[in-house]
Amino acid sequence: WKQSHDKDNTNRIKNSTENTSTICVSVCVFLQTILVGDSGVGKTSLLVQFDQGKFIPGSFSATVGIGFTNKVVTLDEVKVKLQIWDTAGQERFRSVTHAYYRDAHALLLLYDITNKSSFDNIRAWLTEIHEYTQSDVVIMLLGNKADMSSERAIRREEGERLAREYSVPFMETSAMTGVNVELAFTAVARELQQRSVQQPSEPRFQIHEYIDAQKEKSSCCRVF
Ligand SMILES: Nc1nc2c(ncn2[C@@H]2O[C@H](COP(=O)(O)OP(=O)(O)OP(=O)(O)O)[C@@H](O)[C@H]2O)c(=O)[nH]1
Repeated sequence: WKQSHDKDNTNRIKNSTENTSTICVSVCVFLQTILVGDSGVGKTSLLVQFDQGKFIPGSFSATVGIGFTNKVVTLDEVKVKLQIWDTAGQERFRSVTHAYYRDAHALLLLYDITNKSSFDNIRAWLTEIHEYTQSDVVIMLLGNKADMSSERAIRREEGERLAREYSVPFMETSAMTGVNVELAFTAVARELQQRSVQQPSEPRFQIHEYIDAQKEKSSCCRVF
């Protein structure tokens, strides 16, 4: 959907996903996740890293409209099918992407740690998200391009503070090195999967604690 997508394509994709959502059989949870944030923050790269485990360096070509990737993850022997929508960050596609917010179960909101304006725009993104999504949508804030520490414009503490203010989980990721990419997706998948099976009497899944525990587990090998 980079460059070659147009509005008709978007509609075709939307129709085809209505079919794919029925493919999930046996033990399976179907979740829709959307990637949003300014153009160039790394949404497509993050998705490619999660889906294919690779980073394609080179010139930047902006997403046109919207596209999706399906990925099945297994959490505690439960198959969770994630349908991940990659949206265009450019303003001119906003009305197309808004149409997809309503059906989203989770939303990953990205900024680029080397780009201050992408961070400054997060508040506006959150206002928009709250306007168009369902009230129980899971939101996670991601500071991407964490590998580019020499060009860092936003300290990690600033990202953490903003996330606390909006009560959303936060982590820094790198679509280039892959750090925290899988964790970001699996944490939201786990939160949603737990919600779907949890009895009201059971304690709620704590996504912040889950993320901290996972980071702790791998702290021996990670830089951030
Ligand atoms: N060093 C580094 N570069 C990255 C990272 N993520 C993305 N990039 C680069 O940043 C540029 C933009 O990445 P994209 O993934 O296309 O950004 P996008 O958010 O999908 O942009 P739009 O499609 O316009 O919304 C590309 O040149 C990527 O190679 C990262 O984690 N580290």
